Amino acid sequence: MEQTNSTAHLSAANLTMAYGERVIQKNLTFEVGQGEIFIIMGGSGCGKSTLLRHLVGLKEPARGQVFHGQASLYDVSQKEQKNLMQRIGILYQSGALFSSMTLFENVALPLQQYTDYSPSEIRELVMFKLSLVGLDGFENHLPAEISGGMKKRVGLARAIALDPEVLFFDEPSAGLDPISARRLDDLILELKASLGATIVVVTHELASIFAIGTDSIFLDAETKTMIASGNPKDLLDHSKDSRVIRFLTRGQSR
Ligand SMILES: Nc1ncnc2c1ncn2[C@@H]1O[C@H](COP(=O)(O)OP(=O)(O)OP(=O)(O)O)[C@@H](O)[C@H]1O
Repeated sequence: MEQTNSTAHLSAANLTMAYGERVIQKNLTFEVGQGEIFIIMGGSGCGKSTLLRHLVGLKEPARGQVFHGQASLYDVSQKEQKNLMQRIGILYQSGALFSSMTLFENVALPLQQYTDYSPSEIRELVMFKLSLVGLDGFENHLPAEISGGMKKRVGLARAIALDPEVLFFDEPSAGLDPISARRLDDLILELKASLGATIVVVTHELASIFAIGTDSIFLDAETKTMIASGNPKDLLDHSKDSRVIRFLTRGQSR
């Protein structure tokens, strides 16, 4: 098995992603360092969500490898892969809540599925996670009874239920008004500070990219590979690539 940098929480080595014969991105090599907020950015359709699916064990690479720590995610046994999956949390675009279950039940689900905690231990943990995302007192509500921003926060409480080492967000601010999006960014920063988790975010929201990103890769749809990486603010200040600058300045030239 190939070895990779031991301080990287997550990495990709010569990753090529395809649907059937259609290559979406090729030769992606990058590392996500511990404690980073790592942004996967690029224009519509370049393959950001597809990359996320590869990183979380949902889609096997056409070529190359994904590492969680030292383990090559698609080469280890199914049992080992399941163990690795329990160390990550995912927040999907819509929050992906079960509509017939209360917020409490939604957050309790991974704890019931993956741990042997007693009902009272689970109750204590769920109430704690709901309070971390500012939803104390809403545990008996159904998803239909709360706003879009609150749904995302419940999704977040569920994603952190098992105290993940790495948290993945797919377009977290999609569908939120600018103020709710800003609040979600603040919450992501707070959670990073309190959980010490590494965070990977797919987004093309510039405000979020600059507010929370500490590292990034930029995927280009035309060349089908990554054309830049680094702290987004540094890329804005120093990148010589007009495609990257156009994206980071919303089409304005410098
Ligand atoms: N399940 C699938 N089967 C076949 N092609 C797919 C599938 N999912 C995505 N694609 C194609 O792969 C390409 C990349 O899609 P993806 O959703 O990863 O891009 P994205 O950068 O996340 O886009 P957006 O910013 O618009 O959400 C697109 O051309 C899309 O049509």
